[in-house]
Parts: sequence; structure tokens; C-alpha cells
Amino acid sequence: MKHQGKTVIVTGAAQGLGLACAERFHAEGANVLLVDVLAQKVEDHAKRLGERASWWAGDLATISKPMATELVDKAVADFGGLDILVNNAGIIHQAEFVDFPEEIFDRIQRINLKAPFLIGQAAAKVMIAQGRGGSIINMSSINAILAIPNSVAYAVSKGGIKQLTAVMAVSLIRHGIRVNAIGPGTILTELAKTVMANETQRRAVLSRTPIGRCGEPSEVASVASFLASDDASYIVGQTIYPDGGRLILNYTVPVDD
Ligand SMILES: NC(=O)C1=CN([C@@H]2O[C@H](COP(=O)(O)OP(=O)(O)OC[C@H]3O[C@@H](n4cnc5c(N)ncnc54)[C@H](O)[C@@H]3O)[C@@H](O)[C@H]2O)C=CC1
Ligand SMILES: C[C@H](O)[C@@H]1OC(=O)[C@H](O)[C@@H]1O
Repeated sequence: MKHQGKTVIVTGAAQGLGLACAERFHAEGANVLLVDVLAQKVEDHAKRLGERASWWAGDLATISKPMATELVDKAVADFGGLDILVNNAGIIHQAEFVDFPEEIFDRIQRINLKAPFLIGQAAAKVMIAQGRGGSIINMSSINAILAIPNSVAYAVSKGGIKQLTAVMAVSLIRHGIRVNAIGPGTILTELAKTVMANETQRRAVLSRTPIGRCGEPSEVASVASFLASDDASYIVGQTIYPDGGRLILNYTVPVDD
């Protein structure tokens, strides 16, 4: 199988895109460490997956170098090494720019950007010492490029992910560690439901998505599996956008209710 014998860390793996990525890598023969703040959920999923799955529970909003090292060392202790990191955990909050709370801005940067930075550092150190390369995938968004007026912290964090990915890529490729990002459009998860519950926002998203629907988590997990595989051996520092055409469309399309 594509990822037979590899060890993968996925953050934000209790649900949504992270769970889909963990399940995909597990199905393709990898060992998976599921990381999330939702301790019971992530433990239950790891036990459901059974062999080749374990979990680490912690709040990435309080990320530190020791926490990042502890998390990465859990994968090494459980499975003997580390080959792939998917920095997926992330949150969103919506409020008008002028009213956006400072403490929420800071929290979103810690979870969405600082955690991928510190966990990426810890993972890269292990991969370099192993001497067999690796793959690091950061979860970005179309909002790394597209501005949305009521999500300043989210968009800023994803713009940061785009450049974090590029800098990590040029810093680590000489060790055979490929770093890339995935920038999904609107994918049907709990995070997107908060936005799509607003009819005006739902219509705005769908009217600008040529494929005419939101994506499924599995349609992002497949991109993660590809980027981590040898089929992507010449892809370095890129952000791949599984977005149903959202980024290339410069007019609206009729929305089927
Ligand atoms: N769903 C969408 O339309 C899109 C999502 N994304 C990104 O994909 C990633 C995953 O999003 P979804 O699966 O949609 O969200 P989700 O809300 O369904 O799942 C996010 C997971 O991350 C975990 N998490 C959140 N804060 C955490 C913390 N402080 N410490 C540890 N774990 C924490 C949650 O417990 C949850 O299990 C995020 O980075 C998001 O920005 C990007 C583009 C589109
Ligand atoms: C919250 C948004 O609806 C969701 O998250 C993103 O990153 C994309 O903009 C999706 O639309």
C-alpha cells in the first residue's frame, strides 16, 4: 500500500479533515498518531482504528517547544520513527475587523500558525536525525489568498501558513524533507458549518464555486496522501487548492437550492 510502514502524525484528528487524513493514511498502511484537544474523541477513534493507531491529547492553544517535542516523541515511542506530519488543527472566529477581539486573534495565531511552526520544528529534527527524508503538510485555506471581511485572524493565520510552508520547504529540502500545504475551499465539516449556517454566506460561497457544491473531507485527505507520496516527489513548497474551482472564478454562478 502507498504508505505501508510509514508513521504519520495528524493534528486536529478528532473530526473533520484531520480525521479523514488519519483514516486515509491508516487505510494505506501507515501508523497514525491522532492529536487533538478532544481527548475522549481522539482516543475513541484511535481505538476504533486499532492496530497502527495511537493518540496524544493536548491543547495546541498552549503550544510550547516542550509540548511539541512531547507530541512528536510519542509517535517515535509508539511506532519507532516519524515520516509524515500533517499540521491540520485550526479554528475560525468571525467578527467585523474593527470589533475583532485581540485575545481571539492571538488564540487563532497560536493554534493555526504557532503550533504548525513548533510541531514542524520538532518533527523536522527527528526526520533529519533519521536520515530518510519525510513529508510535512500544513493545512492552509483558500483564505491564504482570498480575503473575507469578518475573519481577519483566520485569513492572517492561513496567509502565514502559506509562507511558513515556503520557508520550511527551502530550509528542509536538502534533508529530503518535502514541505507543502493544502488550501481547501469549503469542505463540509463542523468548522465550515458555522459559516454555511448563514444563508447569505452559504449562497455567497456556492455562487462562487464552479463545481456547485462544498467538498468532502475525503477529497482533501486524498490530496494529503498524494503530497506525502513519491508521486509528488518533485513538489516542494507548494500550496495545492482542492477548492472546486473557487479561486479561478471571477463571476458568480446560479445557486441550485
Ligand atoms: N472545513 C473547511 O471548509 C476548511 C478547513 N480548513 C482547515 O482545515 C483544518 C481542519 O478544519 P476542519 O476539519 O474543517 O475543522 P473541525 O472544527 O471540524 O476540526 C478541527 C479539529 O481540530 C481540533 N482543534 C481545534 N483547536 C485545537 C486545539 N487548540 N488543540 C488541539 N486540537 C484542536 C478540534 O478539536 C477538531 O477536532 C483547519 O486548519 C481549517 O482551517 C481549510 C479550508 C477549508
Ligand atoms: C470557514 C470557511 O467557510 C471555510 O474555511 C476556509 O478556510 C474556507 O474559506 C472555507 O470556506
